[in-house]
Formats: sequence, C-alpha cells, structure tokens
Amino acid sequence: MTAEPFLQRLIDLTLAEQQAEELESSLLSSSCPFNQLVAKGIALGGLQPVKTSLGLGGRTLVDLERSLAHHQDSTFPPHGFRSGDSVRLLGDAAGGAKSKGKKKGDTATAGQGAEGGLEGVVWKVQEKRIVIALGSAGKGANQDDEAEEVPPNIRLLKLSNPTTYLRQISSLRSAIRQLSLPSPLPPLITLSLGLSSPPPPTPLPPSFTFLDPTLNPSQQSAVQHALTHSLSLIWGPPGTGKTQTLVEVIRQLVLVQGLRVLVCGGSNLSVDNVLQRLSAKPSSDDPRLATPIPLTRLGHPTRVLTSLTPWTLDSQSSASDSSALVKDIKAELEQLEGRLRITGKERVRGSERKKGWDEVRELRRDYRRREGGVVGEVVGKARVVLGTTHGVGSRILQNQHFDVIVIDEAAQATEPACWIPLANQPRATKLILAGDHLQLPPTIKSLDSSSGSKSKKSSKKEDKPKTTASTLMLTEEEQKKEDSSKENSTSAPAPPPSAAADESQAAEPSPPPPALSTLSLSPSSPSTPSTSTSTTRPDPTTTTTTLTRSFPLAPSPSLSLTLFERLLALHGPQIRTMLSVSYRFNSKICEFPSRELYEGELGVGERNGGWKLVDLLDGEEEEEEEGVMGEEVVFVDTAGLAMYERSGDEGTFGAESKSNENEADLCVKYVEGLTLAGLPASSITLLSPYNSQVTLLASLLHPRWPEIEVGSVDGMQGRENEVVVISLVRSNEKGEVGFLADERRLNVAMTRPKRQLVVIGDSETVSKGSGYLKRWMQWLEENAWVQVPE
Ligand SMILES: Nc1ncnc2c1ncn2[C@@H]1O[C@H](COP(=O)(O)OP(=O)(O)OP(=O)(O)O)[C@@H](O)[C@H]1O
Repeated sequence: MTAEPFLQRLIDLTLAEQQAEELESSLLSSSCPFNQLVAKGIALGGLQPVKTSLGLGGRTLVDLERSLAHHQDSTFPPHGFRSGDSVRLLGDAAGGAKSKGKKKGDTATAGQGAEGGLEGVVWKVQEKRIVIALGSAGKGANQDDEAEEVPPNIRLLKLSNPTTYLRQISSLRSAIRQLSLPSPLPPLITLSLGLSSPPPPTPLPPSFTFLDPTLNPSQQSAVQHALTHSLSLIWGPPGTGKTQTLVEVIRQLVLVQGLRVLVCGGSNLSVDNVLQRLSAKPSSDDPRLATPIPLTRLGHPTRVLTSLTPWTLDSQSSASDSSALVKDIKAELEQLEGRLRITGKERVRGSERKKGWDEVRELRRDYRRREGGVVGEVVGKARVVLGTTHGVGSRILQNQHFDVIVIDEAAQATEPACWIPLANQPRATKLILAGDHLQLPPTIKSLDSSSGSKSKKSSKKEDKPKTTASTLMLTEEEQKKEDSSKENSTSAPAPPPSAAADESQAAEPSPPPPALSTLSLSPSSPSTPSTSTSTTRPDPTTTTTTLTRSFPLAPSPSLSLTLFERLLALHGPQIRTMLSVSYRFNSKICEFPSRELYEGELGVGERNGGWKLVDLLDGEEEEEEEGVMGEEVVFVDTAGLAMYERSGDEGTFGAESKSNENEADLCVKYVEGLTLAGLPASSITLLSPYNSQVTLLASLLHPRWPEIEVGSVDGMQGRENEVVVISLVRSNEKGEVGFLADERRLNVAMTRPKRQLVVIGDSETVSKGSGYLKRWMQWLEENAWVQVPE
C-alpha cells in the first residue's frame, strides 16, 4: 500500500468514528423527552443569562444560572457538562432560540425542536453557574451577529463535538498534500509512513552527563536513545518513571542541545503531569538547570491543574506588557455591548442600535487582531510548548516551528490524533513517543472494520482530547474544510444500526488485541527493509506509487491500532527502549504482569520491592492483624459456590451489564476487615470491569466509607492505591468471561495496587476464558493467600 491510500484509510476511519459519535448522541437526544435528557446529564433547563463578557479569541461569553422562577434551588442537578463540550442554547419556551435556524456546520441532533438556537462551547462550570463561549466549535469566533440574540430563558443541550475529528482529518489531508509537493518530504512524515528507515544515531559528545543523577540504568538508556535517534519509543510499564525520564530528555534537548520542543499528550492530565515536573524546581544543583526553561501550556485554563495556571497561554498573555491595549479595547467592547443589551425602556433603539452593533463588530475585529499579536509574542518566547495532541493543532502554532515532537501517553492516543503535530510541524526532525501499548488503547466507538465487531475500550471519555474554547480557533484550512468533510462523511463505513445494538455489543468484550509479538502489518517482516533508504522524494512528476518505501505499509485495521504500536511493528524493536524498574508496587504484585506481558524484564525498585500493607499500621494493630495484612496478594475464590453473576439494566440505552451480589458482599466484608485492622478507607480502591458491579459496590460501600474509591478498570488507568480489590463478577456455567478476555484490561487492573492486590472471583469460570486467564488463576492459586468463603 502506498502512503496516500494509507492516510486516506485513516481519514475514513476517523469519519466513521465521528459518525458513530454523532449517531450515538442524536439517537439519545432525539428519542428522549427533555426531562430525561436532564436526568441523563446532557441537558439543563430553566436557565437565564446573567452576564455577557468577552473571552480569548473575541468570543462572547454568556454566564448562565438557574432561574429561580423555574427552580427552587440555584444549584445545578448532577450533570455531564464539562469545559470544552459543544452545546446548543435554545429558547426555553418554544424549544428554539429566535435565531437563524439551522446553521451550516450543524450536524448534531439534539432533541425535539432542537435544530435552531445558538451553538457554543462550555467555557467554565461552577456549582451554580455555567459559562458558554458562543460560536460553533468549527467556526471560531465569527459570531458577532448572534451575540445580541441570546434568549432570556434558555435550555442547554450537549452536542457531539466535530472539532476533534475535523482537526485530525485536516491534518491527514495536509499530510497527503505534502506527499505531492516538489519539495522533500518532512523527515518525520517519511519515517512515520515507512518511506525511509530511521537514520543512524548521532553519538552524544564525550562530555555528556545526565542532569538528573537519580535515573536508573533503564531510564538512562531511554534518555540516551531519545537524544541520539530521530525516532524513539519509550516503553513505560506502570510506575516505571516515564514522566521523570521524559523530563530529563526535554531538559537535555532544550538546555544542552538548544532545541525547541513541542510536548503533546493524549489527555490534559498527561500534559499536566509533564508540565508539573518540568516546572518544578530541579532537585539537582547542576548549573545547567539554574535558568528555568520558558514553558507555555496551550489549552483551556479550566482544564489545566490550578497549580499550573501561571504557565497557561491565557495567563501569560494577560500578564504580558503588550496586553494593556488589548485590555482597554476589551473594556470598551464590554461596555458598549452591555449598553446594547439593556432591555425595557432604557434600551437602545433604531439606527443608534444598528450603529452600536456595527461598532461592536469593528472593535471585535481589532481586538482579535491585537490579541493574536500578543499570543504570538508569548508563544514565540517559549522553548517548550505543551498541549493535547488536539490543542497543538490550533492556529496559535501556525507559524511556530519546533525541532522535536514528544507525544506522551502515545499508546492511548489514536493515530489520526498523532498526525496533528506530525503534519503541522514539517521542520521537526525528531519524534519521541512514550507509552505502554500493553495497557488500554484509546476509546473507539465506530465499527472495527477488521473484525466487524465494535471496539470499545479504555480511557474515560472525558480524557479524550476535547475542544477547549482557547483552542477553538481552527486554522483557516480547517474552517474551509468543515463543510466538505461533512459531505464526505456520508461515504464513510456504515455506523452501527442502532445505539441500543451498539451498547449491547459493548457489554461483550472486544476481540482480544493482537499480541505485539504477532502484530504483523504486512506479508514481509519489518526487519527486512528494502534496498532504498532514501529520505528524499522521488521525481514529483511520477505517480505516488513510485515512492520508494523501505518498509511495507499496511492499512490500519482500526483506530485501536495506535501510532506507537504501528511504528514498533514497522521499524522493529531497535526504535524502542523499555523502562524496567517499577516504583509503584512490591515484587509479588509485579511478578505475574512482568512474566506474562513484559518479557520478564519488569522489576521493582529497592524502596518498594518489600512493601507490605502491615507496614502502614501502627505496632499494636500490626501484631493483632498479622495474617492477611502481611500478604501481598489475596485471592477470594468462589469456585463451586454457585455465586452466579446477574445481568442488569445499566440505565443508558437499556444496555446490559453484569453484576454479582455475592461478590459485592464479599468485597464489603473484606473492606470491613481492613478498616477494623486500622487501615484508612482512603487507602482502598475497588475495581470491576463491569459498570453495574461498580454501581452496586458504590451503593454498598459509600454510605459507610464515602472516601473509598470505587471505579471501573477502564476509568482507573494511571491511578494507584495501597490496596486494590478487583471484583471479577463473571461466574456462570458456560465459562463466559466477557470483558476479562482483554489482557490489557486485566493488566491495568492488577497493576494499580502498591501493597496488596485482592482478587475476588470464580476461578472455575475464569479459567475457561483463555490461556492468559488460566495462567493467572494458576498463578493466584500458587502465590496468593487463598480464601474460600463460607
Ligand atoms: N530513578 C528513580 N528512582 C526513584 N524513584 C523514581 C525514579 N524514577 C521514578 N521514580 C518515582 O516513581 C514514581 C513514578 O514515576 P513517574 O510518575 O515518572 O512514572 P510514570 O511511568 O510516568 O507513571 P504512570 O505509570 O502513572 O504513567 C514517582 O513517585 C517517581 O518519583
């Protein structure tokens, strides 16, 4: 397969994903009465605008509160609106604001009569107030005409968000265009498409030393590999210091090599993790670390950890010297708009009103132009810019060039998301990806065309890169493409027939992923490059089929194949290093995942290797409770006790999920024992692969121990606690294991605890699932403190 069809295939998969998300959202909202949408957390009614102001990008911000004419309480009920979500504002009475009806880029269906109204993006969410930046996700700030039409009574509906996909598609199209240009292809594009093999490493100078003297040997090797190779994958199993390693790499690149670095992450949290370490005072007194690196964090300030606000672009821009004039214009604009919005007797009328809005438009243009100048100045000073993969495609970076692209949590980002920095940074010559492809991959909603079954996995939906108001400023190219991409979306692979069918499939496991060792993207081995390793382009007058590839390129079977995995399969293990010391858990907890998934190479640090739960208790309790508190792994085996699972209505889409009441009771008993022994409830986490069981556990545990964390495995990636109790749920005569079949899900579950892993389940049922599950059950029998409930 040549490069162009490969990229086109990624576009098709992205369009299918966008369609699946739109379908899910539209089916949900169109078939539900409004109060049910409120109950589901995707709508809010009886709101009134209490203030309008101006936000970054010249957008009108509307502050909404619950109207006391409609509600007794001004606090919002539980809801799912988060900053960055696309929304529609509707006039409350008629179900549509007095506006221009359906807009050009309007694809979301949001309930009966919901086609009109104003589009916006959630800017800020508080207990009693929600702030909306007007303007559709795809249109940037060109909403001048609409600012005056905010209805007095408002219903708010959550929409599916096309911007994420638009940016991915436009980046992939940009990469396709670059293939046909006469100039040499950017080196990272040739490497990513297998059009060249990675060039030989550039050796480090003899004077090279590490800035961080605490790095372990595997971290040091990873740093050296990343500094000397054009393409470097840092494979970081749980708790192995991936972030610490990346920080050393970034500091070396900037402070020692004088390069400029763009750091992206699949989620806001991953970006913040890197920023937090990078902005912290270094523990080493190496003089090279004396001057702090100028850093800028892109993205919506409300989605950035509060402690990191000073590094956000918004904060830096408003603190800059050049922002004074912009502030003056903003104040003038707000004053004028405020006057024009006055209703009743005092209202501005007739030609004066028209003149006023003309002036607002003019001032807005001026504001945006000047604000753009300030933002460009601030970003230009940064030596490291950080943002989500989506955020770094913002127009803000259009004329900014970086030497190195770093993508953290790359095994949790889809490949089209990674193409945003790749296609938009043609001058970058080094790509560093960090992640662990043996933990859960990105969430995919669309059909997995390779298997015909739905692939729904992994990370929480909120963690997906989302549109944030600060990053809504699409490139002009994206804006032009918006409509055409929607037209094209009709040619994408067919979405699932119905949301109900969709979700019920999700209750069953996705087919187990290909093991890395068996992941073959082509008939020939990646380790057998063809003769040409040229990084220059062929004669542009010839067709793309003549592009000489060093490595075979196969179409991506689905979006769950990440760039991280594909590059590993394409270029071979020489492009990666593995961090092999985990600082999270004790050696017993490490044993099984290390043997089964990490080639036996994962070990533990000196500090944590001998950790036990009993060490957290004071002396007296320690003596009393020696026994289970001294165990690292506990297995409560319900085999033969007929503690069968139950299917239950999960609430959303009427989907079926599983629960197991007997197991839940055993969990409660176990937790009771731990707390009686003196362990704080906050040190305990309960996990289950099934949402129904999570709900059941929470209902049993939270009334007594509100601080206990209870969650689904998929939502807990990246988290840890002293004790983690896993309720496996599956217990049936047929030996059906459902979600447990995915090795990566189990890997995430069993690598969350620091001192004690507790598994509660039916070994007889689970052993029937797969070789991996059978081996796990065997290992538990041989290594855990096994309890058989009465
Ligand atoms: N060389 C080291 N020596 C001692 N402790 C270390 C070392 N490297 C990392 N750590 C500690 O290990 C813990 C995990 O490190 P870090 O957060 O960098 O890992 P990570 O791989 O990014 O984590 P995650 O699995 O959550 O992605 C931290 O407490 C960190 O201080």
